[in-house]
Amino acid sequence: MLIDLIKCHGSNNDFLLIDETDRNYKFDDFKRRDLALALCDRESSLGADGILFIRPSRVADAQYRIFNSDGTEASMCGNGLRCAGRYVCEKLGVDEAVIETMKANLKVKKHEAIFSDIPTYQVEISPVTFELKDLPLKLDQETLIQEKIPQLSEELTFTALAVPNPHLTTVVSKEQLESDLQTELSEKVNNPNDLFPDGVNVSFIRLLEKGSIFVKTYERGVGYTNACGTAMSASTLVTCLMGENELDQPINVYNNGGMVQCAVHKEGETYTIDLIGNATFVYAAQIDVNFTKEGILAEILEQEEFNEDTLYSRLQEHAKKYLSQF
Ligand SMILES: N[C@H](CCC[C@H](N)C(=O)O)C(=O)O
Repeated sequence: MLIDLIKCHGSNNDFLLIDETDRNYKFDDFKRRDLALALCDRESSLGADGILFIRPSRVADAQYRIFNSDGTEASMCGNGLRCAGRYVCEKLGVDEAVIETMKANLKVKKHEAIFSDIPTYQVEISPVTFELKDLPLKLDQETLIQEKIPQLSEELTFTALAVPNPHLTTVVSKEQLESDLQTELSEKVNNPNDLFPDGVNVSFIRLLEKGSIFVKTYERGVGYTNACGTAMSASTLVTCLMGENELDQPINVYNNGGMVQCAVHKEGETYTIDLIGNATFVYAAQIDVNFTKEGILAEILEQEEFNEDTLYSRLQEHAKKYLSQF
């Protein structure tokens, strides 16, 4: 089967984007899962943190589904939505669109470059909730905001929220960030456990200076990634709740893949978060995929480089230089 795809990334959180519209790929969710497992494997195939499937929508300009590299589907992916948003806007010849996601129809729009002339998009991260049942996190309480979870750690305090995928965040010191704490904790809650039956994205946050934070995330269904858009959005909201950052201000969120901006808005009791950052297209390819009993074999038939990564690497250099002072 011939499949056309685009390799893309948001803050070097990389994806394969496959547009199913006007194609008779006839994927079902088993095939989408198997494609993610096979094509995301960096040892044996193209390699990526996940696959973004673009599909027709009756309620928006397009539908977008995200499958992690372990084959599980997530309700939301912020870095991926910027890439999907750019793809749909450019396909429709518009600067803004609405994308149907699992839990909400979200606005995406072209944004002025976040750094030099890097293609930049702004996406809406929503719905946001602190109800533990929405992660789920099995504790005998409604919410967990700046509290300990003794079963996980005696030293860290956590905030749990869903945006709408599940996030467990904690503000840490440089030493704690550089220790094994995050790996031990993340592996515990992303293997069979009594707290997070569906797993959870685990983020360690460092406060840098007013208006700037650093976030490192161990992603459910992937492991460590260079950046996690929903985690950076959730982490920014947590630092606003702590009074460390202001609402309605674009906060610089640094990560191992570069930098994005997040602005938290509150209307009544409802939070939404704007996530602004690169939507970089690396290459377009046509692959020949064979679904065999032994698994999926994929061969790249054609590949066209977009040469946008050289542009993006300037932002990554800037971010590394900025972070070296902390
Ligand atoms: N691993 C996440 C989905 C991808 C989120 C991340 N890549 C982002 O940019 O938000 C989950 O299972 O909830």
